[in-house]
Amino acid sequence: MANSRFAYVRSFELPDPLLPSTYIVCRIDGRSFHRFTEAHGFDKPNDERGLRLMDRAAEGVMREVPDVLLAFGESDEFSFLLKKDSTLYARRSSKILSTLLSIFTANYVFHWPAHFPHTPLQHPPSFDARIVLYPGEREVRDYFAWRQADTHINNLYNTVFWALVLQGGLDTTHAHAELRGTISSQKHELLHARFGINYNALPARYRKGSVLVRTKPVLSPSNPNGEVAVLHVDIIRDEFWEERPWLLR
Ligand SMILES: Nc1nc2c(ncn2[C@@H]2O[C@H](COP(=O)(O)OP(=O)(O)OP(=O)(O)O)[C@@H](O)[C@H]2O)c(=O)[nH]1
Ligand SMILES: [Mg+2]
Repeated sequence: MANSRFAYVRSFELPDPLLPSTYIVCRIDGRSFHRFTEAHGFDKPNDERGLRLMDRAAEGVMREVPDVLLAFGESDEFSFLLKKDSTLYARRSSKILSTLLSIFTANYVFHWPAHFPHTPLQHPPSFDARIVLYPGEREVRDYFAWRQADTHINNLYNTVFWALVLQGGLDTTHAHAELRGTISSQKHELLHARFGINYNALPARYRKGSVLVRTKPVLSPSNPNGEVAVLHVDIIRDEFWEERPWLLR
């Protein structure tokens, strides 16, 4: 055999299987998106076009990877939940992670012009990813509750912060100082009293992030891609899961 002298190097490629019968969560996060969003003139604190593009990239992942049951996104991140008994790529960790990451990134770039028709890409966006395994339904539900709580905390802070800067004329140091130590109800009050903004009336996409679920599963060759819906709902609440018992079974 021509390659027999060299074939031993194959043995350096170690297997990296994920534990069986565990939920796989892959979280993708924009690399240096502070800089990327600045360079591309994103609206502050939320850019509708940018968030829709993230949703579109995540939809691309769900269309190509049937084992993804659900996705949740906010800001520059998206989490994908794979079914517990998934045998995708024999559960090889690096293969699953790199494939999801690559499909997501490629979709983000591919769909950029449709979302930012007047803003050419200044430099290539990139993302990192990690995989975390969860043993049961409780941990999976708590994982997504944790991410959505993060959405809420960050978005409330950023909404008041940018109102103070953009409408209130404060510099960023003073805006941070003004918010230091304030609790949630004080931020709501400040927004309302000073800027006439009712936080709860802001778009749900900003306040709750995006939840992607399948409305039609991948069933047959005539329906290879299924259909995906983007929802802006309280995934943090038990009702979300109780209304969709098939998600975690
Ligand atoms: N203006 C604007 N900025 C956004 C939006 N979404 C995300 N960002 C930016 O993206 C950042 C995401 O936070 P991080 O992931 O912690 O920061 P990062 O710069 O991406 O850094 P790394 O993830 O560590 O590489 C935010 O701090 C914002 O600066 C948006 O809709 N509008
Ligand atoms: Mg980031």
